Amino acid sequence: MNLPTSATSLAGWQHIYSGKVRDLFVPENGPDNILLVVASNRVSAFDHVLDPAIPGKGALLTALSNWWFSRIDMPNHLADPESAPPVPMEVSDRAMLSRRLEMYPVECVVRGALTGSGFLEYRETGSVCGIELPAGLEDGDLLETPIYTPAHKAPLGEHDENISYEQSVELVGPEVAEALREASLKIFTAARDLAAERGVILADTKFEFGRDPETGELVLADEVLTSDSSRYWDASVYFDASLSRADRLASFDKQIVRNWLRSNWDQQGVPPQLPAEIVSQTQDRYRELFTRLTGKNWG
Ligand SMILES: CCOC(=O)Cn1cc(-c2ncnc(N)c2C#N)cn1
Repeated sequence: MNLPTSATSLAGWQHIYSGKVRDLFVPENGPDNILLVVASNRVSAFDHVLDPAIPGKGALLTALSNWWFSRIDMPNHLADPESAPPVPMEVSDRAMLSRRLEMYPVECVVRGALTGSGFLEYRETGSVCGIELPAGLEDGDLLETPIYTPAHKAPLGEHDENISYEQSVELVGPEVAEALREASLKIFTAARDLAAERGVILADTKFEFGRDPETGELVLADEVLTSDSSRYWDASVYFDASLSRADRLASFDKQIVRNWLRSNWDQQGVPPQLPAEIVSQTQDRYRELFTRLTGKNWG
């Protein structure tokens, strides 16, 4: 996977970490309980960061995260702007000013449908993360009830490792493990129902939580319910029996890119540049997802 080579330098902030599509910064001169999460416009597919970036993607997904944070009834990591140095103008629309937490090393994945790594594990074992599922399920099938399928965060560029609930207990202890599972299932179920009212299927998502060192409380962190941390499907497409399974399970935002790559790249080496038309269509899909979920026009 080709990693981003140039981390953004921001006046007054020190870059400390680059993910595939986001970068972390801390204030150069304190306070040390603040973290700036900056979403880039980079898009990744097939484990590659693609070129060019999608203009506006970072801002749109940051706005979507903030919209969900405002609807989720639990403490979150968003910080009061008064408590931190100013956020540089060049990233302000795609930056999330956060309280620095002691992050739990558990990727809290909830699945309302069986696909991706969950389906692969099910096909091998009949279960996911130790949760037995009915026989005969196909890729993309909706599950009777959502399942909590935690993962252990892998180093950048590698896939996270699905673990059992009991393994999550070993990582964080019984009380926190139960609190993570309960919070994840509760938030997912409410978000899935809200999305369904808008004709969008929330197939699965990944939450990250931390402990606030000042209050000890459990805090929802990272990005929430964006199309980078979740699979969203268009319900009208998903239930269209005339379509192939692959088309029915098309991700709301990245399917145009994935389809183009499938037709224009042998998945060897570095992917080709995306044509301007594919970039433009992808921008439209991000805007459509934002509008479908929030009821607001983007921009
Ligand atoms: C590159 C984007 O970040 C991640 O991949 C996940 N991550 C989150 C943290 C974090 N650490 C302390 N406090 C926080 N509020 C957060 C948050 N969010 C570290 N990595």
